[in-house]
Amino acid sequence: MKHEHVITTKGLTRSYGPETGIFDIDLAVPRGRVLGLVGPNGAGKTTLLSILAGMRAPGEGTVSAPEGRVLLCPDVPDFEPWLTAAEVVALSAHMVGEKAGDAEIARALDRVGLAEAADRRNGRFSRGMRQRLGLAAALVCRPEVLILDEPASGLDPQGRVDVLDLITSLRGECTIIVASHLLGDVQRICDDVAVLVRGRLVYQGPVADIADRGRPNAWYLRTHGPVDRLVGLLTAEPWVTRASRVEEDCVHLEAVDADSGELGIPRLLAEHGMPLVSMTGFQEDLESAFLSLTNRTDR
Ligand SMILES: Nc1ncnc2c1ncn2[C@@H]1O[C@H](COP(=O)(O)OP(=O)(O)OP(=O)(O)O)[C@@H](O)[C@H]1O
Repeated sequence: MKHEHVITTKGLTRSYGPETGIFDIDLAVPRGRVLGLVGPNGAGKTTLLSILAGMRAPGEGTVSAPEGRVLLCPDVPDFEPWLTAAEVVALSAHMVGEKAGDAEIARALDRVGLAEAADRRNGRFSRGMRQRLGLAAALVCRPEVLILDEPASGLDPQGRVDVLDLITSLRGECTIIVASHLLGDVQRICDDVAVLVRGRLVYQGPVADIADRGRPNAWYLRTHGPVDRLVGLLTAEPWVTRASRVEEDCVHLEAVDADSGELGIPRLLAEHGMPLVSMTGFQEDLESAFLSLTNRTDR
């Protein structure tokens, strides 16, 4: 499916040293979707995001982004401690020239679950509350693109789930870019993913596609049937590259690709009346796909 792009960069480079910074980034951010930006520490995520938000100047290359409509929310926003939650949100709207009355402010705080804390000073808020207050302060500005840098960092599991659910609820309202090194989170809430490794963009596309690259083409099969016979049958198949018995009731098998194995294994077993007890593959998640991309670049 073709998407309209709200932000594009061409040859974007900001170098702090020979291998430090970001280099030759051609990024296209689809409008109205949630893009995850992932990469190891020091990969250049913050550098890239702050350039997209207009907070840091690009070195070389071009950035096309809606002027004044891209907002960056840091991982733990820092507000003057004596301001109440409602005052933080009002000030935020004021700073970008948005008119926000009491009703808008209350709505923004309600969205992030802070309605009850509207009149409390934020200095005593927990980390999770401050992160949610940062989101309310961003939402009231009605950004076209909302950039969240590690929005769930340092939160306990329930806090993380709450923030991720909140981000999911914003889908369709604005375009969202989420920087994270927690791939499970990205897999859960993002439509697309961009992977940065040592300042270079090594992948961008739908999350489903990157996970697909990590689909296994090797499995452990467990069956109730005679294992040696199964190894013989598998070895005779043109799509099987290797099959061997590894335990009493277990076969290790490699196929030319994921599809061949996923379709071929159940079919072969069914043809020969052998029950399939389990089929466990490798590389079943985004983490594995990401690691394989990272390793490929290292090589
Ligand atoms: N102003 C600067 N001057 C010099 N080097 C910098 C500057 N800003 C960032 N760097 C370096 O550029 C590289 C990329 O940093 P950046 O903070 O963008 O990475 P990151 O992917 O956000 O990392 P992390 O996940 O650890 O936050 C790092 O090696 C960092 O030390």
